[in-house]
Parts: sequence; structure tokens; C-alpha cells
Amino acid sequence: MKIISDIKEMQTLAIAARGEGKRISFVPTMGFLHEGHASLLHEGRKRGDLLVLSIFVNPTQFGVGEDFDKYPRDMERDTHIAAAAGVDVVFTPSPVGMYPAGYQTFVDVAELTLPLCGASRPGHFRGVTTVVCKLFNIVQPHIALFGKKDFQQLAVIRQMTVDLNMPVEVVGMPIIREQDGLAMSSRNKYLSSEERTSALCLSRSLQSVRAAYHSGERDAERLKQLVQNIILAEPSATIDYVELRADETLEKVATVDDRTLLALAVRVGATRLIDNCLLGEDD
Ligand SMILES: Nc1ncnc2c1ncn2[C@@H]1O[C@H](COP(=O)(O)OP(=O)(O)OP(=O)(O)O)[C@@H](O)[C@H]1O
Ligand SMILES: CC(C)(CO)[C@@H](O)C(=O)[O-]
Ligand code: BAL
Repeated sequence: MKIISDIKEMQTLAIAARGEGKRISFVPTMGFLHEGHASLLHEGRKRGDLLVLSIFVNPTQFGVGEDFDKYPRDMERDTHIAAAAGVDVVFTPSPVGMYPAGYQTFVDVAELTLPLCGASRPGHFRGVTTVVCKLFNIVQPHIALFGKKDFQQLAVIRQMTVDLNMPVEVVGMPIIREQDGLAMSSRNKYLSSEERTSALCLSRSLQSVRAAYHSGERDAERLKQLVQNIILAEPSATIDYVELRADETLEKVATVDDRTLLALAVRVGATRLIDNCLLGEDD
């Protein structure tokens, strides 16, 4: 397994691999890898000849006062997980390599970025689409894999690739959960043991809404109320948003159906967690 920090070296390797007819699979991450990331890597391994993992905590997608500085980092552990998953190249660019002095180009998806995390984290998706566009240009993947835990991010990246005619197949992968239901996330590391227990209110809310939906409830407001009651019963949890929206347009719905997305962002203590489900699907 190669570890490459130099952008030109990564791009040259990718162009050479393409020249040899190799299919490049790509998994972009911010590191501190867990089984959610590993599931993306396993699928990428199956679907390509050259599997590239990027680890880059991207400064432009963090707002002022967010956790860029304290975001967990552990290159040594990540390298072991990557090797075990069959990664060929770990790409670890530096912030100054990606955004040198004088940098001034950004990619902005206009509408899908307005609600949900886009509303709570202004500028976040502009940073995500900009870095993913740059990473695509460097790694030149045929296929790129993203988790559905970041459902809106996946929708925004799909839209970017369509709108900008990027020749990349974007694949969405199921949410990997801990045994008790908590969606795996690098940020779970911030939780104290009491907060870790409180954090189960997210997955519990999703289960309750699905159960109510399967029992015939179709009213979005009543389902939202159900979630609010569960979360507000946890003293350390505060709601950032609870929304029921159409899965493709992310428009609000008053009456839900199988394609309705329930998306949550909840602060447990100081840690902001997200989770979601489609009402008609199991994870
Ligand atoms: N539990 C999970 N199941 C499946 N995919 C996941 C999971 N968690 C993260 N991913 C995916 O891994 C990729 C890299 O995500 P990232 O490095 O931000 O990890 P993360 O655990 O989501 O971190 P964060 O704490 O920032 O949310 C993204 O496509 C993301 O959707
Ligand atoms: C896609 C991504 C790697 C871009 O920095 C990040 O937003 C993430 O880890 O989901
Ligand atoms: N997993 C999405 C990256 C972020 O929260 O900034």
C-alpha cells in the first residue's frame, strides 16, 4: 500500500493507472476510520482495480467555532485499517497543498444545499463540493463511494457530478450502525459514556417513526412530534433539526410515503450528530 501526500504524484499515478486500463475506485474521508468507512472500502475493492482512500480533514467545510482543530486524527490506526481493507493508495494531501496562497475557486450546488445541514452549517456544502471536485480531478476515479449517513451530502455530490458532467459513478452505501443502533461516526469519540447512552435517542426516534408509519400514520407533523418527544426526553440532547422531506428534491412534505426521508441533527452535549432513514426502507 502506497501513502502519497503529493498532489501531482497522486494525479500522475491515477493518469498512468487509467492509461493501463485500470478502473479506479475512490473513497474520500476525513479519517479516524471505523466500520462505516470500511464498508465503503470493501465495496470499492470489489468494484475497481485500483482502490484509493483519501484522508483529509477539509478546512473549508468547517464553520467558525466548529470542531476543525479537535477533529479526531490517527494516521497510524487508519493505515492499518486501510491495509486490511485492501487499499492500494492512501492519499493524504496537506491543507496548504489543497488551498495554496491565492486559492480562489469554489463549487456551489445551489438548491439542495439550502435546507437541513446546509441551513445549520452555512458554507459547509460549498466546502464539501469544492474539495470533492478537487479530489475527483486529482484521483480521477471511475467510481466514488459515499455513505448514506450523510444523505444530503450524497445528494449534493450526485447533483454536482450531473451538473458538471463529471465522468464519475457516485454510489451511496448503507448506514453502518453499532449493535445498539447508534450510527457509526468519527464524532462518536467525543461522547462521554452518559452521552453515548443519550445518543441512542436518534436511532430510537427513527425506529419509532418507522413503526408508526408501518401502522398507517402518514401525517408529517405528527411523526415529527413523535421524534421531538423522544429527543426532548433526553436531558443532554437538543434538536438542531427534525425534518421529513422528499428523498430526491429534499422538499418538505406534509404527507409521507415510502420515499420520504426522515433526517435528524441532534446535539448531545456539545457533539452534533446526524442520522436518517427512508420510511419505506430498512437500513
Ligand atoms: N456509519 C456510517 N455508515 C456508512 N458510511 C459512513 C458512516 N459514517 C460515515 N460514513 C461515510 O464515510 C465517508 C467519510 O465520512 P467521514 O470521514 O466524515 O466520517 P464520519 O464518521 O461521517 O465523520 P463525522 O463524525 O465527521 O460525521 C462519507 O461518505 C460518510 O457518509
Ligand atoms: C466527503 C468528505 C470526505 C469531503 O471532505 C467529507 O465531507 C466526509 O468525510 O463526508
Ligand atoms: N461527514 C461529513 C463531514 C462533516 O461533518 O464535516
